[in-house]
Amino acid sequence: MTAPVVEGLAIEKTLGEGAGRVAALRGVSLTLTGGALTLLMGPSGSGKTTLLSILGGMLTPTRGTVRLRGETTTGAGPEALAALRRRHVGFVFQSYHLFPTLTALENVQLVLDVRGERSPEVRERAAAALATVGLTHKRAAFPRELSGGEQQRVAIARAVVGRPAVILADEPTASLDGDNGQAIMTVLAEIARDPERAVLVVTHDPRTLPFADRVVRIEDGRIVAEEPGPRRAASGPPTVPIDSEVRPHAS
Ligand SMILES: Nc1ncnc2c1ncn2[C@@H]1O[C@H](COP(=O)(O)OP(=O)(O)OP(=O)(O)O)[C@@H](O)[C@H]1O
Repeated sequence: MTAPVVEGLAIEKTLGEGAGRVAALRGVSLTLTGGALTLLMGPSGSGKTTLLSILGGMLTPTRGTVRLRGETTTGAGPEALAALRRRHVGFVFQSYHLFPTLTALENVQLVLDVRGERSPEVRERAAAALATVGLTHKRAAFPRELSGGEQQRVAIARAVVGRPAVILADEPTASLDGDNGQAIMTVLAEIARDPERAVLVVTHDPRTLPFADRVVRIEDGRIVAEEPGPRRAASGPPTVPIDSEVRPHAS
């Protein structure tokens, strides 16, 4: 069995103040192991983005524990949390978040620059990450010269270049047409073949289902079901949906 990459244990999160207080997560446990692409699906407002943010150390839980590569985030201050994120997590967002004045290569390389990596190989590593998403020929292009799908591939290259243990993608195909969405999911599924790396994709998009090793469904701040995705189901028996807690997937 692959070691857990990210563990969220009994996570609760309350957001907002006064009459606007919302119990966004009500006791969620989710473990991501390397070598698997997990889809997190659920209705609008069910807590998907909140859970992704907590697992990635962008938001702290009201109760519960998060462990990134075995290191607990409980009690970590903002700087320690940022350091954990930089070391272990790559984020991909619906709206790419590229720097408009930097080329594709510079956008990717920036991650390593920010981490203080100064070796001569930094540029080569950025170029290699761009190559894995099929964009070597666009390395000198600025974001405005790239299609939406190409911009999202740069964002994925940027997410993987630091060799994080987990890639967290929030609606990565939502701004893309079918073909570009498929291309993005193909890249993410390929990344998830690495047994050292977990990929979590928050999505509404049913076209992402064929790429899943595992599908987790969340409703009203609780996980209500887990099932193997088509990729994993093709090579193993189905499991029965469970009530409230998601156990690590045996692999
Ligand atoms: N800053 C906030 N203050 C108060 N409530 C919030 C805040 N952010 C989110 N919420 C609420 O928390 C709940 C979960 O929100 P979240 O964004 O995690 O849902 P989601 O499943 O990602 O939704 P969507 O699919 O629409 O993006 C919702 O009821 C939302 O209105």
